[in-house]
Amino acid sequence: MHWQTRRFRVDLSRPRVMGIVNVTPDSFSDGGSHDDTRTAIAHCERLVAEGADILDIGGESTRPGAPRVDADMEWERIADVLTAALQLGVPVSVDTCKPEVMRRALDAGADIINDVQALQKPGALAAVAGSGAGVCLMHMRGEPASMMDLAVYGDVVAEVGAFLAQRAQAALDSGIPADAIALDPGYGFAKTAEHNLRLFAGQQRLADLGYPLLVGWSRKRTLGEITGRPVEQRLPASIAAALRAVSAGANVIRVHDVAATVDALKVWAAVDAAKIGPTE
Ligand SMILES: Nc1nc2ncc(COP(=O)(O)OP(=O)(O)O)nc2c(=O)[nH]1
Repeated sequence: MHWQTRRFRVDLSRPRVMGIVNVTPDSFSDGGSHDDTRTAIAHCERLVAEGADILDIGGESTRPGAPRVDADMEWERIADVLTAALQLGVPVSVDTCKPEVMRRALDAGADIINDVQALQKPGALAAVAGSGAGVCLMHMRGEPASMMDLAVYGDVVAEVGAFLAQRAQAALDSGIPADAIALDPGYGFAKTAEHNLRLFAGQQRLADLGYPLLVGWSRKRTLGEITGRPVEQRLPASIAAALRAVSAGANVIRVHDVAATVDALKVWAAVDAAKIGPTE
């Protein structure tokens, strides 16, 4: 399996690590850590040096209750960071749900559009179609400010799966090639901890839809509810979730802590490589 992005065909025969670069003052776990251009570019360089296969640059927090940021402000935050990141030799994704930011990012050369709203906004599909970019279509409901009010499901795995299948079809219908599409369950978006864990338990059914699966558990609230740890102490839980996600069909793991995740996946891969036959 592979993920076709604008400049790179990402080989998914092994799990890939997507490093998060939040150029925001208010992201739930690293807001303000690198929210000016210079420190954000340095963060991109550090994540690539740590082994990130992909960078994901975002200019607007999507945490529950996050205030909206207008397109000009969002673009102003990430524009120069994107330009610099595109020189680092890895695919660069822009995390946005606004078509006008998508268009600017694609004009600037972005390899991937990562849309937590799965290209639902008017003009989003048209902005990406024909660009040659990869897309990540994630499940959520409503807007970050309201999404937790919409966390009501009869069968969360079936409902998320049906949504993702429908959004993939909409992307195909707009001319986006099948191998450019990745899907994402959207852990932590319009879902309670119980929904997140039930969805995680059924994640393989989402992988069985036949598209690359991108997963983001890194430092998220449900991990804190399970462990009792504050956001700055959730690395062990994030690593555990990353490995469990890989065991349930995830192809790309979206993380803040790249070096630690790369090491964990190296151990995972070493055991896989040691398999010399079905009976061993
Ligand atoms: N595809 C995808 N994109 C995402 N973007 C943001 C966040 C939230 O994490 P973070 O970017 O660290 O926080 P914030 O949205 O507050 O900047 N999670 C996902 C995710 O799980 N999947």
